[in-house]
Amino acid sequence: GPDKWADSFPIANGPRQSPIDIVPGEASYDPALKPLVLKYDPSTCLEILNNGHSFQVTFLDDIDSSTLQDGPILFNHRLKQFHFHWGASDDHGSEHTVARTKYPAELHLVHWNTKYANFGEAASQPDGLAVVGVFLKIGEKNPNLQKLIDAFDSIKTKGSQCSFADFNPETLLPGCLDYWTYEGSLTTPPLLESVTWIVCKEPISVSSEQMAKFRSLLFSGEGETECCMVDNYRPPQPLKGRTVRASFK
Ligand SMILES: NS(=O)(=O)c1ccc(C(=O)NCc2ccccc2F)cc1
Ligand SMILES: [Zn+2]
Repeated sequence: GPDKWADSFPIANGPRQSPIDIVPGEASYDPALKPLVLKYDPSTCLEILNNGHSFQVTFLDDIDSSTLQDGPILFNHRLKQFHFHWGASDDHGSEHTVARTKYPAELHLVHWNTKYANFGEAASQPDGLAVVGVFLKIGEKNPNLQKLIDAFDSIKTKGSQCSFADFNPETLLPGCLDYWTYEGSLTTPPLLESVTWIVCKEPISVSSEQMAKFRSLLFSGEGETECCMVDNYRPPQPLKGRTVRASFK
């Protein structure tokens, strides 16, 4: 787990690790920050898979069809995949926290800077990646999340995947795209310090029953002792003097 990662990945104790606790009162409003421009093409959605850490929806990223621009970033970024982190119960599960408040889950939309050749190259550069984080809050059943949940029977075990077409990740974004932004890292090994984090202030809804379905996925592979996929989040890391900027007053 996270407490052991520094043994193999010393960067785990680096200067720009993620996630962090976002303290709204200490974030500085930056009027120069632009609105996020997200343009996603549902036809570039390829598959949904259980990678043993989370479930992930992967996109075709060989052309500029699903992109993130503006916001705090200077270059065009392409969507590679999105995935989630969640807890064993509704009172925890997010990676970022807001004034120490934990949400039951957090969505990550992972994009790479097209000034680099591909995701792998970009992941090793300080300005290589941009991840949009969206909190999930218990409330109304979310019909857009339900489309993902309906595929879970096909991806129950580690390493399973199935084709998944015509899903528009835009349907998972909150109505208001106000955000906090800071320089950070991947939250799982190799913990590379290459991520511009863009965390939306407004959560999207998920029902408690839907969260229970997330917890029916397995960390374990087919034929292995069943191990429920829960608590796949890294706790907040030291800020180490970083500034968190807000796109809103
Ligand atoms: N939770 S998150 O911060 O959004 C996050 C996003 C992507 C990855 C990833 O792609 N790992 C594999 C990987 C890393 C580096 C190079 C190639 C890779 F496939 C890990 C964590
Ligand atoms: Zn993530």
